[in-house]
Amino acid sequence: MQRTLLQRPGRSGVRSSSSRGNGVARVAGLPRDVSVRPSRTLSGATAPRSRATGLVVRAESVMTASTRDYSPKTTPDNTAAALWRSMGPQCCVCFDVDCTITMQDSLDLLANFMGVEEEVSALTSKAMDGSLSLEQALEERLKIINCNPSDIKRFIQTYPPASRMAPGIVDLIRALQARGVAIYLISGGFRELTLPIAAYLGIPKDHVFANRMNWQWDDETGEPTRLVGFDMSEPTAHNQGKPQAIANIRQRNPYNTVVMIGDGITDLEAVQTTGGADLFIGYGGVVERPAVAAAAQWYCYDYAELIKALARYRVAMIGSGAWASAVVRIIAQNCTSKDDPADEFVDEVRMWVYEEDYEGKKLTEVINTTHENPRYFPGYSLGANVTAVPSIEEAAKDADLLVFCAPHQFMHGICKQLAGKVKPGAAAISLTKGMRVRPEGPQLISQMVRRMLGIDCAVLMGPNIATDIAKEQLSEAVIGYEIIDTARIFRKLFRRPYFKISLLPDPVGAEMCGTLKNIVALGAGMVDGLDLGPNSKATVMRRGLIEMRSFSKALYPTVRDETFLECCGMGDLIATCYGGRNRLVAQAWTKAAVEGKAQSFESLEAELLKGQKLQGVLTSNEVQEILKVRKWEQDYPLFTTINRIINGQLSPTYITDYEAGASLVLPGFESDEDAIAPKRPPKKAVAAVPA
Ligand SMILES: NC(=O)c1ccc[n+]([C@@H]2O[C@H](COP(=O)([O-])OP(=O)(O)OC[C@H]3O[C@@H](n4cnc5c(N)ncnc54)[C@H](O)[C@@H]3O)[C@@H](O)[C@H]2O)c1
Ligand SMILES: O=P(O)(O)OC[C@H](O)CO
Repeated sequence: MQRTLLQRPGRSGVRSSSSRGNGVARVAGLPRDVSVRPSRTLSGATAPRSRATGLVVRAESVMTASTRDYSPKTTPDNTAAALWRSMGPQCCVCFDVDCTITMQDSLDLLANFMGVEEEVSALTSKAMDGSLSLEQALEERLKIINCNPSDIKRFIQTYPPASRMAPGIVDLIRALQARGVAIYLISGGFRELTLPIAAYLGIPKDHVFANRMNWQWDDETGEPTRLVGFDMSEPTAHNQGKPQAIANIRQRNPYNTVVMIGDGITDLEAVQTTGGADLFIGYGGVVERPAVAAAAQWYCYDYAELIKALARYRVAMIGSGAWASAVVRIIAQNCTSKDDPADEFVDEVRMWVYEEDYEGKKLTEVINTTHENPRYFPGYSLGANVTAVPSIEEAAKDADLLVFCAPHQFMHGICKQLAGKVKPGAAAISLTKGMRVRPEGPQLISQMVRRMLGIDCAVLMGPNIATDIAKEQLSEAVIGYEIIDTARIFRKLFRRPYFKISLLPDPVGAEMCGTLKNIVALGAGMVDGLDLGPNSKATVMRRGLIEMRSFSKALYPTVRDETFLECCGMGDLIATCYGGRNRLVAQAWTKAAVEGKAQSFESLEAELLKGQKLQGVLTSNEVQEILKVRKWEQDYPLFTTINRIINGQLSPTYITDYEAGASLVLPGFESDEDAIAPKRPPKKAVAAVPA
């Protein structure tokens, strides 16, 4: 459908600095106290000039606190505030394009550029206050403007979007987009003028609703030459166009919440129509229209107010060991305003610290005074915005994002303490590597958190030796997720230029990798303890990876093969088998054993790790329980041999002959001494694990 401009009126010629009245509430970019405040009457007032551009700003009704006969709702009611606070994925905000730019209407500015702003602005006002139909106003205004494509090009060059953004709009849109909110522009004007603004604001073309100019095309050159009308099929070409545009948006996208931000009556209609917006926020930063300001559910003059009212995530770290401290340092950096420009996170990060004495003082006090954790992570500042808290309930209270990073043997106790005490709707992530074995079957830590706390729980797994990350060495990790929105927000919390985070829709596979590699690392430590070289270690690692995959898939058939080639699989296996604590302690344990000076893992853990905890020995015993119950021991000869070695049933030398180690009939080994220098009993058949 097309509307033709029947007549081409002559241009009015001279640009004028006067207006036919109406008055202006506020010129964006000017401080409020220097807003131009002509008389409230709609006639006879002098239109002000914008200081920034020197252009005439179209006059509207003029409101000052003393002349208003209504009170704009500058503080939203609870419902509106809660709705806005919770904006996130599955929500969208539709801006009237006039509220994104300092000059109220691009068409008016174009008219000014063409020297016909007086006539055009009068028609715009009539359209905005509802006294002229939108179609008529558009048609009339286009007739008067009478531009051609090169006029539009020159206009955009003269007034690039960057030069006329409403104050704070870029920050607001960035803050919303950072929270996953979709942004739309709805304009009663034209795409030709709106698209450059959308591009500047990072809004995709298909999120722009505006009218289209129709052009006469030159048969010779194929170029558009002159404006002949506009496309009437766009919803915005008609009255009630904005609610219609919102209905279209809703039809195409299952948004839970749609918010309209505008300054005109036609914007207000968006919330007054069934199927329209859920909330209308009036914006008076450029123009204040009494009817709009009086009816808006929330009226604001400054986009900073809207940014401030968006929810910010409060983060709590549950754990305070080496990895917990390295990670809280990253989180603390990402929560400060320098690295959190969209202000998504509360600056303060609370860290639950299992309280103990450190050099005669409470560890929490030492951390809060020095901002370091000298017990588990000496030499690195955690960040002044980290608060160490000895009460776990206090640390987790009000947290929106809970990061669990405690040795796995403590996680059940931790969850018990927190059950029923975390904020409903909070999300969690587990960095703990390990599993729990119960009579009814194994339970991953993320499953425990989900079940006991009733919140979503992703996992972060990878080759992440705490001290290397503290030194900001290139590292990577995956976030295994069930709900992608949870993963996305946690990615923002963890990623640093040197710490690359990818998302993996296989949380169980990732967590199984992180858990089982600790067993293989013990085998790698044994290889080192026997002074064997990389060939032997590679053999143990390769076999380890096969058993990790096979065991994970046997327990959880949905686990993906590819996960074992990710950084949480092969990557973590390599890092741990070369640089981890499990490897280190197993190496020392093996050396002591072969030298006939056997030491327990507990004593070596205390001596070498100084309070840090080994996960591999416990995990090996937990996994072995499952292998025994399910009669899978012979299917996992490396896991079984490692477990027999650490329990003193076999000499560490069996690590190089793990098939034999698994097939041995154990009753021949009655003491640790026998185990260290075993007589080799006959082999039993070993069931092969498919490679
Ligand atoms: N350290 C690393 O390089 C690293 C890297 C990646 C993953 N991880 C995993 O992160 C998890 C946590 O390891 P970490 O390195 O942060 O800890 P850690 O081994 O360095 O420190 C042990 C922690 O346990 C706490 N603790 C001691 N007794 C406790 C009790 N009874 N209840 C609760 N807590 C107690 C201590 O206060 C200390 O914070 C483990 O599952 C580990 O496998 C560690
Ligand atoms: O030091 P480890 O052996 O506990 O391993 C640390 C990390 O899990 C390596 O990614």
